Amino acid sequence: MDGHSHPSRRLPALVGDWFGPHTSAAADWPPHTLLPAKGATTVSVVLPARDEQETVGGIVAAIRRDLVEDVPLVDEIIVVDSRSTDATAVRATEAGARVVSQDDVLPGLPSLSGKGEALWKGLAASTGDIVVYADSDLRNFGSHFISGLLGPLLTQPHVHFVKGAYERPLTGPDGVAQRGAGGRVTELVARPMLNLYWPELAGFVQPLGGEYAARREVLEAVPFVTEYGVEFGLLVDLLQHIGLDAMAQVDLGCREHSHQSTAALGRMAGQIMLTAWSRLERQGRIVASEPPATGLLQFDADGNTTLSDVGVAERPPLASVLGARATARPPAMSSPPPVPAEPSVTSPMVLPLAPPMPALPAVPSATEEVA
Ligand SMILES: O=c1ccn([C@@H]2O[C@H](COP(=O)(O)OP(=O)(O)O[C@H]3O[C@H](CO)[C@@H](O)[C@H](O)[C@H]3O)[C@@H](O)[C@H]2O)c(=O)[nH]1
Ligand SMILES: O=C(O)[C@H](O)COP(=O)(O)O
Repeated sequence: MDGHSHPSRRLPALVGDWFGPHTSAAADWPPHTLLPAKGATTVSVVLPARDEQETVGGIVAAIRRDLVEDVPLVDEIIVVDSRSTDATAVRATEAGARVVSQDDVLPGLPSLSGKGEALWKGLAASTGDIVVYADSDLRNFGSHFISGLLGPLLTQPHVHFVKGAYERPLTGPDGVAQRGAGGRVTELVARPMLNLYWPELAGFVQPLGGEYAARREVLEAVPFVTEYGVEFGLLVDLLQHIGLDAMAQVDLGCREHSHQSTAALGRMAGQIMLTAWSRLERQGRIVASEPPATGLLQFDADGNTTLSDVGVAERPPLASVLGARATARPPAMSSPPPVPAEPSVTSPMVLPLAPPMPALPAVPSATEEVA
């Protein structure tokens, strides 16, 4: 990503004031310089993975080599196997990750699906004071993706959440990369919605990016939307929970990943729109007589139609589920979130977005022929 330090004149004042002091680059945080700041702080890397056998092993191996063996910044690497049907779990294990199956974590809970669920289960399965998330489909992964995100968290106590920023090419079937053309849902849905309704967040270069890190207490204090609503929901909820000054971003360079089809991105866009709608309603900014419909009817080039459910569900703050565990852990922040005295194993684990939406664990690829 070029020019990240000079856009303030083009940004609204509130974003301009935030952008410069809260935006750095991975090169500013060489791993060995972070070791003294790490001290006794423990770091977990959590990689959600659904059918990522081509890439997950290489990503785990790079983290192990650079950030466990060479410079010990990372204490555990967890791959959350999100119902893969390929050799994802084998490749990740061979490369040195601890692999947990999404459905085996907190097995007493009703099963939900999608990326948000994998991240929430990864949070529950991990132990680090800081949790770093990264996608498992990155094609140009380097360990600077992880160490860069750790920089502000390890060195700046007021920072509680760090998001990756990058340039995103769109690589066609011919292998030709079109610079800056990637991130289609980001540009067509997420960025306009954030600018319209949460303009404080407009300075995040890649609001939907899957690479971000936060202090455990912060992640355990907010809900996780399932499916692909999770990143949008986290940004909006964290803005409310910790404030913009506690949020930062780090330029990680260029990010290449596997592209989904336009139809799949349409379903992702629907999930993100429903997530935004739920937050607007929850914040009292819209009042609706009925919730939005969650069906998405799509047409292919031959006129075939598919009807998908793009409804999203939500996990409650993990701290409210694992109160005993949260209180047992030494706090890394001055004011940990309040937790109930007893594990709330009988409380509702699937919170419908408000106002009530069907808590449907929709799988984007599961489509129903209607014609
Ligand atoms: O049910 C799922 C779906 C995806 N993933 C994993 O999540 C990561 C990202 O999923 P992907 O399908 O590659 O998402 P993108 O098309 O790249 O979507 C972008 O936008 C999404 C919505 O904000 C984010 O969740 C992604 O991180 C971001 O890269 C990958 O490691 C997947 O294997 C799961 O673990 N479970
Ligand atoms: O983040 C996004 O906007 C989606 O993942 C789509 O990304 P792509 O256009 O690079 O495939």
